[in-house]
Amino acid sequence: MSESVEERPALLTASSVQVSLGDRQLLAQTDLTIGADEAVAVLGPSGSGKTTFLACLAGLRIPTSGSVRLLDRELTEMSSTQRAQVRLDSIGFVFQHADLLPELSPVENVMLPGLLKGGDPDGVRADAEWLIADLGVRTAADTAYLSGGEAQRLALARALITRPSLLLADEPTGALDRATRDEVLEVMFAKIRSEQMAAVIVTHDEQVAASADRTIELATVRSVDAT
Ligand SMILES: Nc1ncnc2c1ncn2[C@@H]1O[C@H](COP(=O)(O)OP(=O)(O)OP(=O)(O)O)[C@@H](O)[C@H]1O
Repeated sequence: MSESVEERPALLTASSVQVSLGDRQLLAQTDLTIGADEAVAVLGPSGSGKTTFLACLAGLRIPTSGSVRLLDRELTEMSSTQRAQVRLDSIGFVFQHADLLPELSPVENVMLPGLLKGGDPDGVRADAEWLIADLGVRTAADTAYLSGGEAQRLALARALITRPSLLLADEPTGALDRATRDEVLEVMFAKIRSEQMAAVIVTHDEQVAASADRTIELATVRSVDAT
């Protein structure tokens, strides 16, 4: 059993985050504090701002008001270049659709963030091959021919190659059938736990939410313990 958030430094603290869109206020001063090995699911009705919240946590979007601290650094006060560096150093992303580059082979897709981070190409390739095998992807020669589940596992490998402290996932199983969803969920949470990463996972899926340590619901902004 891991110790509680209160007993250890937070990896990520979002405080009173709000985004104004004309006369609409998204996120209603949302708060979220997560520890270094905690997985939190973000639920909420369509349009409640889940993707927008994730973008704020990643420094892709600066909230109209509120604060986002990652590894004790305030993202809202950084330049876009500094925020891009924080993302490369510390954050891995998984989206609803794997968004792989079909021009690149599966291994090259996974290598990309590692190379951008300045890794030695031979070392990055070996690590990419290891991650791909570890996540159970049977590497097809052509990225375009991967199944939905394989593509999503590959996207997870791509997110993990930089060994991020924080994994951000937006509907990572939203495009998969139930059986494939269960397989992807299993490898994703196994990795989150074995790598002792923090994760924030936007989802509509109660099964995904139940796999997380905790759930927050936007709109009502209340904390609900997953069972
Ligand atoms: N840059 C923007 N300009 C105008 N409206 C925006 C912008 N970004 C987001 N929105 C609006 O903010 C609202 C919240 O969008 P968001 O994608 O964050 O919701 P969501 O909860 O993730 O929705 P879903 O579950 O359908 O994916 C939507 O009404 C969207 O159209």
